[in-house]
Amino acid sequence: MDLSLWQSESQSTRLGSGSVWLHGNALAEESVLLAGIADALAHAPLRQMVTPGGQPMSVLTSSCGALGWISDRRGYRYSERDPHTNQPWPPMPAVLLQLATQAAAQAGYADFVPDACLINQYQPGARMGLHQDRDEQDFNQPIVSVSLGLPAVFLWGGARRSDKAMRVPLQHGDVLVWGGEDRLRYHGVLPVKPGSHPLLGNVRINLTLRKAA
Ligand SMILES: O=C(O)CCC(=O)C(=O)O
Ligand SMILES: [Fe+2]
Repeated sequence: MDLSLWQSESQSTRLGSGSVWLHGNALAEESVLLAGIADALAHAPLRQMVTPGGQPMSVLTSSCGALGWISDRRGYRYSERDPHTNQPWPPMPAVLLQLATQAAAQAGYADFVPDACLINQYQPGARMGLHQDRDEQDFNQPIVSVSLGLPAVFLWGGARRSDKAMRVPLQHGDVLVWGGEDRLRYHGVLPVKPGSHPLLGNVRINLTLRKAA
């Protein structure tokens, strides 16, 4: 049986004991979602952050919600304010909060209430190296990740950076949820290929929802 066909016809694919790939989960709300994100970005514009080592990240980044993830020479952390505007981050769009809590519940995490949404924008060529998400206080809380726009290959690794990574071809509207035993698995994104998406043009946007505090 053709695996890609099977994947697109099924509604979800289990990636690990605590992780699920929900196919097209964000499609039903795509226009409200994109409008909400555009509104957030109008208040907290995308910017290029640098790693603590001083390397510019290839993605452009912003946040919405009570806490925003930031990176600079001082390190990675969450902040109540956007360092560019010194204002609180814009609120998380209601539709996004609802999508994330429903996706988490579908994956078996019934009580997930995110307080942070990282917005990453990938131009063609932008990528994200293998890393763990470990700036949050409670690793019992899962992560919900929404993919929009251009497709991308998500690398789903293991507990060690050197573990072989599975390649997950994420499409517009797909949602990944990972938690439990999979919460600290290494993951990343291969360089995004050039293309044109009917709603977003030549970019991929990823929304990563977390309970940071
Ligand atoms: O863009 C993605 O799919 C993953 C983003 C990510 O892992 C992160 O921002 O920590
Ligand atoms: Fe991550």
